[in-house]
Amino acid sequence: MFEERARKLFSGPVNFVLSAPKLEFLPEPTVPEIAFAGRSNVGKSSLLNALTGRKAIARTSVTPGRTQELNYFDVGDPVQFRLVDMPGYGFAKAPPAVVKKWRYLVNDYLRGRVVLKRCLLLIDARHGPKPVDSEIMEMLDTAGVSYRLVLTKADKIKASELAKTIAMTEAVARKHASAFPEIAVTSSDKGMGIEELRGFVLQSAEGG
Ligand SMILES: Nc1nc2c(ncn2[C@@H]2O[C@H](COP(=O)(O)OP(=O)(O)OP(=O)(O)O)[C@@H](O)[C@H]2O)c(=O)[nH]1
Ligand SMILES: [Mg+2]
Repeated sequence: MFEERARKLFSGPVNFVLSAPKLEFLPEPTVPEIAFAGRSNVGKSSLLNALTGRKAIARTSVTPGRTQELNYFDVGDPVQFRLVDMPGYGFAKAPPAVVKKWRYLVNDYLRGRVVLKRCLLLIDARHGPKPVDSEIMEMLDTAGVSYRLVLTKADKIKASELAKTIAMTEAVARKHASAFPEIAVTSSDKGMGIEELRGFVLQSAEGG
């Protein structure tokens, strides 16, 4: 039920709203928000593009750490919900000042945003959850924001390796209070898992 409505919504109007480097620039909290978090280069912006069926609504890049703001996208006309592309974390060359800025921005956003319904936490299927992912999982648990782990770039590994990473990632999810036990597996390049995730995003926006 959600998948079909989601497909229609995502293929309709999707508009970039703004880039917020600070919380005071966030749009009025008028509609539900679904945020995309994860390490730099994990494929957040690419997943946003795949979900909306557009090539470049969110800027992607081969350089990790390109997205340093909260980027807002409106879905639907009238707007049904907003997607938020969060700045990535954990890239090797990040200066301490950038890490500090990330922590403040993300922590304040997660704790204070009443319209934030759910977070998708992206994890590279080739690597599985890493220690740097624990910090944000703990931030989400503490903030009481429910989240789902999403494996990305599933096209890049063999099915046998993927099965191992799925099992490992599910084990991590079970240890976290606010994480969904069931994880999602996607490839933005091949369109894998996209349909299902669209439905999940809509369901999350509607409080399900
Ligand atoms: N093969 C493959 N490559 C992907 C996939 N998703 C993303 N990529 C590539 O991974 C790189 C990073 O993708 P982005 O979407 O920019 O990653 P990001 O998480 O938004 O990165 P930051 O904004 O720096 O945090 C790009 O070169 C993408 O083309 C996928 O599903 N399959
Ligand atoms: Mg990005």
